[in-house]
Amino acid sequence: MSHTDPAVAFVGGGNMAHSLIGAMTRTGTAPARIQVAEPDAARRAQLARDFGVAVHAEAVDAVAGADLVVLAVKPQVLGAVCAALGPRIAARRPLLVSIAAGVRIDQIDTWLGGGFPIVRAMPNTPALIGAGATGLIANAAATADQRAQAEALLTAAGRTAWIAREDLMDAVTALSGSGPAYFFLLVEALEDAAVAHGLPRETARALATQTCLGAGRMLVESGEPPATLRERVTSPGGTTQAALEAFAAGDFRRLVGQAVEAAVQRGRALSAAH
Ligand SMILES: NC(=O)C1=CN([C@@H]2O[C@H](COP(=O)(O)OP(=O)(O)OC[C@H]3O[C@@H](n4cnc5c(N)ncnc54)[C@H](OP(=O)(O)O)[C@@H]3O)[C@@H](O)[C@H]2O)C=CC1
Ligand SMILES: O=C(O)[C@@H]1CCC=N1
Repeated sequence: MSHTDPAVAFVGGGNMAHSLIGAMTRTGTAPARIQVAEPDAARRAQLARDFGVAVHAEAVDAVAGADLVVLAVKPQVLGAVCAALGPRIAARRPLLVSIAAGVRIDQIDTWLGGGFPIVRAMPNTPALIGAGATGLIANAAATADQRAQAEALLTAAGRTAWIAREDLMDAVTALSGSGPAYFFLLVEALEDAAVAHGLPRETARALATQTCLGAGRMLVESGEPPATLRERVTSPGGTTQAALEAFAAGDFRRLVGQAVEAAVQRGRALSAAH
């Protein structure tokens, strides 16, 4: 990003805001272009220390002069936050970028008072190291320039993909939003299994972690389908085949499908709760 970057305000300075601000400053956004509102004094101090951004206790103080406001609070408090914010930004109508899971654009617009340009984004925690994956969708009030601003902000944190319909955001949330936790769980389980077979925990964790990195990099860098990469590891009658048969006997794909379905349903329930 350049010095013509939009002035960005974050409302909520928790985990995801920390990740996104880290990505922005690493990729060249001047800290002076970023304001953050966060009620917790210790978190405010950490954001100021880590990134040199201006911090505020109140959202209204952070959004004054902002071109783009990132809504990075929990879904449960977003209604109250928007209702308080709407009248303060109604004259200028900056772009709102919400990263809240399960909250629809029309709900946010209603809470704000109506007629706001809004982009809904679903990032994930690897945004912290620039390896995030984010799904995006905009409403009709967002201009092409504003869509590009939202995309640039999230691209600083990794890959982005626009989706065609908002109801697909529940699938994005269940796939890439929650997805890092699925891979962490698999690494935990692999580590425990290897320890049960006698490997020291430190060695098991190091090998499981590096295997996860290696598999991930091969997926990204080879451009080959995951099935092809899997088949190349699987010698006929060998160890991998034996392991994959055990996964199949436990109906691993069905279990993964059920997990994603549960996350999709939870996203829908969160929307319905507002
Ligand atoms: N974690 C993840 O992997 C992902 C999360 N998300 C979404 O991102 C959003 C933020 O999640 P996450 O960062 O994990 O949550 P956090 O709880 O870490 O961050 C939210 C922050 O907002 C603060 N806050 C509460 N009320 C206000 C207010 N009125 N004004 C300003 N700040 C306020 C909270 O303070 P306090 O705790 O004191 O209330 C907290 O520090 C959620 O909506 C979530 O659905 C999206 C993608 C991935
Ligand atoms: O678990 C959650 O609800 C949030 C959204 C995606 C990742 N974390």
